[in-house]
Amino acid sequence: MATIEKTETSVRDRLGQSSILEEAALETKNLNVYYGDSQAIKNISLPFYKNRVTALIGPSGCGKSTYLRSLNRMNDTIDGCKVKGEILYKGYDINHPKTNVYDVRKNIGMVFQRANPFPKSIFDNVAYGPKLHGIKKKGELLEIVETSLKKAALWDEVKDRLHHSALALSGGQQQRLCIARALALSPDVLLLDEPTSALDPISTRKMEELVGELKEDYTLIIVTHNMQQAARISDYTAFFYMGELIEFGETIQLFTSPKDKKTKDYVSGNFG
Ligand SMILES: Nc1ncnc2c1ncn2[C@@H]1O[C@H](COP(=O)(O)OP(=O)(O)OP(=O)(O)O)[C@@H](O)[C@H]1O
Repeated sequence: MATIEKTETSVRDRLGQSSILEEAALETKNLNVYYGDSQAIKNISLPFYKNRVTALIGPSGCGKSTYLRSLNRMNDTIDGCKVKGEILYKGYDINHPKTNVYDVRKNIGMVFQRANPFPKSIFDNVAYGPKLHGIKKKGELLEIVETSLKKAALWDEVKDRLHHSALALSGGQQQRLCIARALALSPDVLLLDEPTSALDPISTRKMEELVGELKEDYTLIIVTHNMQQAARISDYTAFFYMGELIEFGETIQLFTSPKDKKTKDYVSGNFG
C-alpha cells in the first residue's frame, strides 16, 4: 500500500491537482502502447480513483480502447501489440511479464461494446468464471449467481428462467448479464468499452443507472463517445487526442471550464 500512497502524491503533483484527496485503485505511469512500429498510446499517466467512475473520451482512433484494454492486459492477446510502462494495482506493477494475467482479469473485469454471452444458460454464463476458479458446490454457485445478477439489476427479469439460453435475452439484458459475469469473480475494477453503443435509449438509461449503483462497490472506467453520458455518469473524465492525454480532471470542471483549447472544442462539439 505504501507504494500506491507514494505514487498517488506524485500523480497529484504531476497533474497539478493538489485538491484531489482520493485513493487510486489503479494507475498507469508513462504507459506507451505500440502496434508494430506505430505508437497508439503516448506516455499516459492517469489515476483511477476508488469507487469513482472515470470516463475516457476523445475522437475516433485516439486510443481509448487500446488504453482501456491495456489495463487488464487484454492487449496481450493482440499479435504485435506491445505495452510499455507501469500499471499499478495494489502496489504491484501488473504490466510485469511475470504477473498472472488470469488473476489480473479476475480483479479487473471487462465488458465490451457488443454483449458477448456464451451460448449457454443464464446460470452457466454467470457461474462459468467461479467454476473455472474451483468453486464446485451447487449452493455456493447459486448464491454467487443470484448476488451477481442482483447487483447487475437483472435478477428480477431472469430469476424464473435461469436455465434458459442467454442468447434469448434482449441486447440490454445480455449486456447486464455480461456485467453479472464479470461481477461473479468479485473484481475491484470494471472496464466498460462503450457498453451502451448498441443499446436503445431505455436500455441505455438502465445501464447508466446501474453504473451509478455499481460505484458503491467498484471502481469503474468507461469509454464513451456520448458526451452527455460522460457528463451524467462519471466523476472524472480523461480527454485523449491522437494517443495523448490532453486533460484529466473532475468531470464537472472538464466540461464547464476545460483548461485546454482542444478539450474545450471537443466537449462543445466544435472539433475538427
Ligand atoms: N489490432 C490493431 N492493430 C493495429 N492497429 C490498431 C489495432 N487496434 C487499434 N489500432 C490503431 O490504434 C489507434 C487507436 O485505436 P483505438 O481503437 O484504441 O481508438 P479509439 O479511440 O478506441 O477509437 P474508436 O472511438 O473509434 O473506437 C488507431 O490508429 C487504430 O487504427
